[in-house]
Amino acid sequence: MEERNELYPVFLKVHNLQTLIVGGGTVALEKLGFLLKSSPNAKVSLVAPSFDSQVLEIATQKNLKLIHDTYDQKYLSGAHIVIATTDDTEVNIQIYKDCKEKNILVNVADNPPYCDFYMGGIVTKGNVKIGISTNGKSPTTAKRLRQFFEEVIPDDIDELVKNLNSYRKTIKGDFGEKVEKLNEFTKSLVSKSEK
Ligand SMILES: C[C@@]1(CC(=O)O)c2cc3[nH]c(cc4nc(cc5[nH]c(cc(n2)[C@H]1CCC(=O)O)[C@@](C)(CC(=O)O)[C@@H]5CCC(=O)O)C(CC(=O)O)=C4CCC(=O)O)c(CCC(=O)O)c3CC(=O)O
Ligand SMILES: NC(=O)C1=CN([C@@H]2O[C@H](COP(=O)(O)OP(=O)(O)OC[C@H]3O[C@@H](n4cnc5c(N)ncnc54)[C@H](O)[C@@H]3O)[C@@H](O)[C@H]2O)C=CC1
Repeated sequence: MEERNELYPVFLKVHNLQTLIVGGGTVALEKLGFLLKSSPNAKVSLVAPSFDSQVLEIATQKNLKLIHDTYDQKYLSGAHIVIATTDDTEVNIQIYKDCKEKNILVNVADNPPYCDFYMGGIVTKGNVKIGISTNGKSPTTAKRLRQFFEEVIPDDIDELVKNLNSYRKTIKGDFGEKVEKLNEFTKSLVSKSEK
């Protein structure tokens, strides 16, 4: 049977959730960078005995909470999402187990079997956001697809979204009629004349 990605994408309001990153090195910097690029108001705290200077810079700029200590289970308190990035495999696995016990969603960076979710490639154009996953099979492909969609999705896509949002408010009739009108109005977006 052909393989198929069965992950379910959700768009988390990370500005309302608490994210904890364990570790403060290169991988922490990368994950923190992608998170804040997509979600500049994400609430993030970090725990590590030492932090990369660029992590410190971002943390200061964004007023993130930094805990200068080695990982301890007590630091999971209040976290909804945890990203483990230490260079100690045993510690990362312990974090995974502790999170499982507490029903906290956990991602051990770059270690697919120890991830409840993957970080994906992300394209943002105004209100439009596209998440990309290769099912953990090829992060490089996710990155290239991200670059591809950044090129091909027009920058003014947000105008369409805003216009349709306004138009949507002016349409009269029941739900079915609204859906029909919105579909009629947007059908030229898809080249083949389906629906
Ligand atoms: C499973 C996953 C788990 C997770 O971390 O969430 C994971 C796993 C691994 N990454 C590895 C390496 C690299 N990761 C990247 C880049 C990205 N990786 C991301 C996500 C994910 N990476 C999740 C799957 C996403 C999916 O489903 O497709 C992106 C999309 C988002 C993000 O990081 O937030 C971000 C691009 C963002 C962008 O640019 O848009 C590059 C490319 C580069 O840097 O140029 C390399 C080096 C090249 C290479 O190795 O491919 C390795 C090997 C480590 C080793 O060698 O030991 C593993 C482990 C393994 O595959 O087993
Ligand atoms: N750097 C890379 O591009 C890649 C790294 N990896 C792997 O990812 C892991 C992390 O890599 P890097 O971020 O580059 O390492 P790093 O050495 O830059 O950072 C490790 C961080 O973990 C912290 N740390 C260590 N023990 C800890 C503990 N008990 N509690 C809390 N924090 C602790 C350190 O203080 C440091 O901030 C390594 O296992 C590495 O092999 C995998 C793929 C690529």
